[in-house]
Amino acid sequence: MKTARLIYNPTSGREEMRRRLADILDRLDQGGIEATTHATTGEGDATAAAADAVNRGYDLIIAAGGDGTLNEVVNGMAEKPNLPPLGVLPLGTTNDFARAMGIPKHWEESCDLIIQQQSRLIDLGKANDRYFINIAGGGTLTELTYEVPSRLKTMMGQLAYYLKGIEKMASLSPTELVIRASGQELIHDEFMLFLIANTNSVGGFEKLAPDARIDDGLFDVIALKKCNLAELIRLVTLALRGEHLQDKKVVYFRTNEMEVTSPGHVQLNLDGELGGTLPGHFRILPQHLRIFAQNT
Ligand SMILES: Nc1ncnc2c1ncn2[C@@H]1O[C@H](COP(=O)(O)OP(=O)(O)OP(=O)(O)O)[C@@H](O)[C@H]1O
Repeated sequence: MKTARLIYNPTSGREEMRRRLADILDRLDQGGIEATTHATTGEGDATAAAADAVNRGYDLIIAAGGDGTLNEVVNGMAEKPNLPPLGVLPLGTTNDFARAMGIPKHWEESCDLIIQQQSRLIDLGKANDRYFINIAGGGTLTELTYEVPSRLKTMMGQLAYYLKGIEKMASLSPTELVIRASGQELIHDEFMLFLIANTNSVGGFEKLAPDARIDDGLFDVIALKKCNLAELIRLVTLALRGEHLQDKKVVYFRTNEMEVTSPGHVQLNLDGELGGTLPGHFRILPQHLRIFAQNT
């Protein structure tokens, strides 16, 4: 029998975990994994629980919830030596990371992926002193992800984000940014947002960073220059098709390290949660964490 620590957010998504917990433990048990559980109680708790689980020497850790819970678990693990592999049960409202990794949303299938023990090493991103697994970003457009209250997400799912997005469009304003990579000033301009992607699935858009690879040691950086509402709608339409990278309003490059500064106050978004403010130093940790997922 292998031992696992299952860290889950009881409020994630539509609270599926509350209903499924016994079935999940049973299925893992039948697959040779004896799991003890930790239900998170609020912000930061999953980070502490994950750090504790590594210290206690579990064979594997399982994060069940949305991208926020996964981000917290990764933050608890990242700096430890001898990391156990991480399984993901994507039970949140948005599960961008799971989608990018081909981890099924259905709990039985995602449990089976962990039971099968097929895993791959993935890059992690570091933003100042915090880690991200999927995406870092900033600018007014990215702010809607953490303005959606948890209860609204539980009730309405993904629709809550779209409603907030529409409300937000009216008040979009650009942000002055200086972006440096490899010590050189790359660009100084006004931007609607910047995204530093580790995977190709961001904010529900599956083609936002179409060429991003989770294990190539590189970020795919996408920044959208100042534009009006009509241009924004045109770009969103292009982004849905994955045809936005060549547009003159879009800056796109790859790097393993970069710095973003601004004369203004700019909040950072890490995997959809608040992650401090600019200035930001971003660095990739190549193939740092082993995840249960099929090799693609
Ligand atoms: N018991 C709890 N009550 C309220 N909030 C919690 C609790 N446990 C954890 N949280 C917080 O909920 C945040 C969001 O959770 P999570 O990402 O798992 O799912 P979600 O709300 O469905 O949304 P999303 O998948 O869009 O991020 C976490 O970052 C965490 O800080």
